[in-house]
Amino acid sequence: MTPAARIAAVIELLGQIEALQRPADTVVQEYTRARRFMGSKDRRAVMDRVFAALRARARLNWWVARAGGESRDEAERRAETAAAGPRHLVLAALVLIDGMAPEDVAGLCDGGQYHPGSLEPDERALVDALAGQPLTHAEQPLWVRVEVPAWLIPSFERVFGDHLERELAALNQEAPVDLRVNPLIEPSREAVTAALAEHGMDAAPTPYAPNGVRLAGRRAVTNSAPFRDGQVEVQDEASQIAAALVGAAPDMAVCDICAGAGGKTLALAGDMDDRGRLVALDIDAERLGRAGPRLARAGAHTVERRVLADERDPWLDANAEAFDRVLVDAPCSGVGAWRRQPDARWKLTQKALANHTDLQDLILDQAAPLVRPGGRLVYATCSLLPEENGDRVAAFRERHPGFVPLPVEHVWAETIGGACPGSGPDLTLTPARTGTDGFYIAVLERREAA
Ligand SMILES: C[S@@+](CC[C@H](N)C(=O)[O-])C[C@H]1O[C@@H](n2cnc3c(N)ncnc32)[C@H](O)[C@@H]1O
Repeated sequence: MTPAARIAAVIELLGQIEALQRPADTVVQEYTRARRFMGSKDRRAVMDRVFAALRARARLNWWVARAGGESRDEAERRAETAAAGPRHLVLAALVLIDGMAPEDVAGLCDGGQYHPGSLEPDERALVDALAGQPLTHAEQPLWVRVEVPAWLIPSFERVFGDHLERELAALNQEAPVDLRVNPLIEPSREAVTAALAEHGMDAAPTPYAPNGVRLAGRRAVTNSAPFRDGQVEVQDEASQIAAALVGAAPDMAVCDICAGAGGKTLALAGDMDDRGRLVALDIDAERLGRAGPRLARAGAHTVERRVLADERDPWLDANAEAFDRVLVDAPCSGVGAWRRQPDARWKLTQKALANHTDLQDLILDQAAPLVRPGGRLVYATCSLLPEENGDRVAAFRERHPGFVPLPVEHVWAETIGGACPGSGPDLTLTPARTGTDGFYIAVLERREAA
């Protein structure tokens, strides 16, 4: 593909992502798969440009509105509604992100076959007006500069305080690929690192998670022998830490109540050496079904999988106080994963957040009776919003005073060992603090029978 044809593809894709309201990576994958003429370099170049524009969406929109002569307030309103349209967005990105001169942008947009159409007079005026401007500008309101919806700023201020800009900048960077070495197949992280190197993948141990390795660059791990043989799973270090803090051990009874496709169940099975009782629950049969082949590949043969009918499923009563550990990896807004899905930030609504918090309360109430006295309930989300994290734990404790949060540094010392990147009743992992996805974990001990 010529550089201009790649730009035309980026414009088409940004239009589809906006119109389809589906995750950007899925839209890009389907688009490139349907166009066999796109080589791997074309795919990578187009993907990089699409994601760069999505990461700068509010600022690009603000500039397009400003260059069109709109007032500061109008520019601010436009920045949130993405009124610019994909072509304007890409023209602005070529100037503000790539630093291209207006003549070069006009040269790319020459109306040739498969190229973007020639610049209209208003488009030429836009690129002329933006030339030499910085992407981030002091007159942009905070939420535009940090690329999050304005209504979320108070929540982020609560959790990040003075570090808000630094934290949100890190949450808008590209994420690395982390793998979890599966001790059920190959207990040595070094041996797996060597096997990955044989397949052209450079990996180094993750700073915190005991079984984690981080790849240098992005690679299609799932096509490699170490993945096919079950030696590794793709899992961000934050998720690995959350699973490790459960403290699952051989011969315990452990329940993963929101098991989904089994990401954390696999880690728990590894910590339990596939011995004891490990139950993976979910209300979504299709998702839990996807855990089956993954568990088989990982050599985790003893996991019981069970689809819950609803929060009153009789299985829950029948298993009251049956578990040493219950993990609630709750459904949430996914704010902590915004590095990987930059478009998701503009799709979250206040109503969706309220639905998440209601469901989180419900699942915690469903999970609490399963914990035996002296056992632990571990609450985790891949969110950074206090409404889904500390607020949920505080509300839970009012309803269930028999559950007491354990100091996270003690739990860390007991499970992972080494220096804990936090202290107190809960742990918040962030891209800026720990170089991981955003994650929240609280470990509560049940002191008495309900
Ligand atoms: C964050 S995802 C779990 C991810 C999974 N633990 C992993 O590590 O891959 C949350 C899951 O909770 C499930 N869920 C939603 N409501 C539930 C409920 N009432 N009881 C159990 N699971 C529920 C969803 O279907 C979803 O799979």
